[in-house]
Amino acid sequence: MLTTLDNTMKENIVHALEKARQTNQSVIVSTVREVDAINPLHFYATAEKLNIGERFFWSSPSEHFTLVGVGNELILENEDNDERFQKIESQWREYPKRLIAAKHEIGTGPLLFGGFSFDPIKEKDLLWETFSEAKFVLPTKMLTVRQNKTYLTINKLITPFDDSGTCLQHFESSNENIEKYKYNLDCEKGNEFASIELKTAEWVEAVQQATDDIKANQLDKVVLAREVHLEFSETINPYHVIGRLQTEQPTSFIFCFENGPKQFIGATPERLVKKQENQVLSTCLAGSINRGSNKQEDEMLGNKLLHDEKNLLEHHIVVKMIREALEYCCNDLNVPTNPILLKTKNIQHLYTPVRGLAKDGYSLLDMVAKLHPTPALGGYPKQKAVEKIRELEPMHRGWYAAPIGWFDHEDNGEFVVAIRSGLIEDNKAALFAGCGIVSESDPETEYLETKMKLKPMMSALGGKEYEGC
Ligand SMILES: C=C(O[C@H]1C=CC=C(C(=O)O)[C@@H]1O)C(=O)O
Ligand SMILES: [Mg+2]
Repeated sequence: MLTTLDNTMKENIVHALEKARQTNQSVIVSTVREVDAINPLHFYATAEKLNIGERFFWSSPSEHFTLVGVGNELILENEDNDERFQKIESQWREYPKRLIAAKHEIGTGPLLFGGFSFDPIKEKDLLWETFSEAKFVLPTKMLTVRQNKTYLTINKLITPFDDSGTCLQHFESSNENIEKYKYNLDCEKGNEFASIELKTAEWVEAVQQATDDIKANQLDKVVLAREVHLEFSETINPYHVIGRLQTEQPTSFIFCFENGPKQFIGATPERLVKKQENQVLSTCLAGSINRGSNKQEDEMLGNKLLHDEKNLLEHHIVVKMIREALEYCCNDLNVPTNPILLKTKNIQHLYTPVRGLAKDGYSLLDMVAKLHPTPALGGYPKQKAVEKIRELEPMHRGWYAAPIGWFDHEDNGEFVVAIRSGLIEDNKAALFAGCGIVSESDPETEYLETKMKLKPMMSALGGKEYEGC
């Protein structure tokens, strides 16, 4: 039975077990192998049948990087208000880690994937009841596609009480034939939705109130979101949703986090912060306009956005805050003076990339804690804006607009903000979209902006674009 693991691997695993026993401390062991190419979504879909636990999906647009995790080898979670970021990190650091691989490719080996809620103070509602304020998982199996190479990581938390036979057996599957994960994925068929629930009037009123409060100098900016509840005639297939997002939103980060029977799915264009060794990249994304129906109209709209005072204000508030937050943890900060355009299928945004070098002692999660929520999701000043959202918003955000992403044992990783997203269960979906409100905001225009922001998920759910939401 235990013949396919090579000797070095076996020795390493047995060694880790001895160490766990000697120190009375569990050790995380990861084996990584390059495997034949496979569509990561096939791996995600087929893994459901393995019955080894929940899954996650992540793909980032810039470097053709995809992660698919299956099973919860370790779950780190907490319900803390102030220390939730630091607690996840310190718990992760407690575990000694042993990587068994020819070479460490970033995005392989021991890493955590997960996310945070937007506002841990706001009492949970029914929809988000099962989502912790912070939850991260070390997957049992993980597929990584990076620069056209495919890797399979197998993780195990080896405790002092494990026996070597079981441990070795666990890693046997690293030799499995990846072909078995092929899946018949037909993303063409769309779902028809049967009913829809909106709280439009309440939201428009909240926007009006917010602009009045901003004019009265209570704060500079606040982001207000609304939710749309959809009920479909059939169970929603999350693989189809992810598949369509991949096709339709190639410039966005696609994520899916499975939590019991619910899947939190989205295609966000907004990176919060990425760290690779000491290089840090954050992006300011705020200010929006629709796409044109032809190239000429599209360029005209893009130009309009680049010169629109209200949108530039929305954007500059974000740049200012991100600069302040990162100055604290980075050296050599580079912040371009003017934004450029970032275009997704349905929207054009103002975009400013911010680069820097992490100061010693500052981790990726320190930066996430410092940045969240940026004024693209919260407002300015931060604390005042979060309180205003609590007071005015007719919904509970849960994990919407909050950081979601991954980080590894060497503090490389990336977090995005979970916008253009929805929570799916059986035949139901709750979708979320928000807008940056400043003194010049007009409630009706902001409402139309949320409609535009709902389109990517609407289209991925239905296979076609819907009006009316
Ligand atoms: C809060 C959302 O978008 C933010 C990100 C980009 C542009 C935004 C805006 O122009 O209002 C929002 O700040 C959302 O999509 O739900
Ligand atoms: Mg806006």
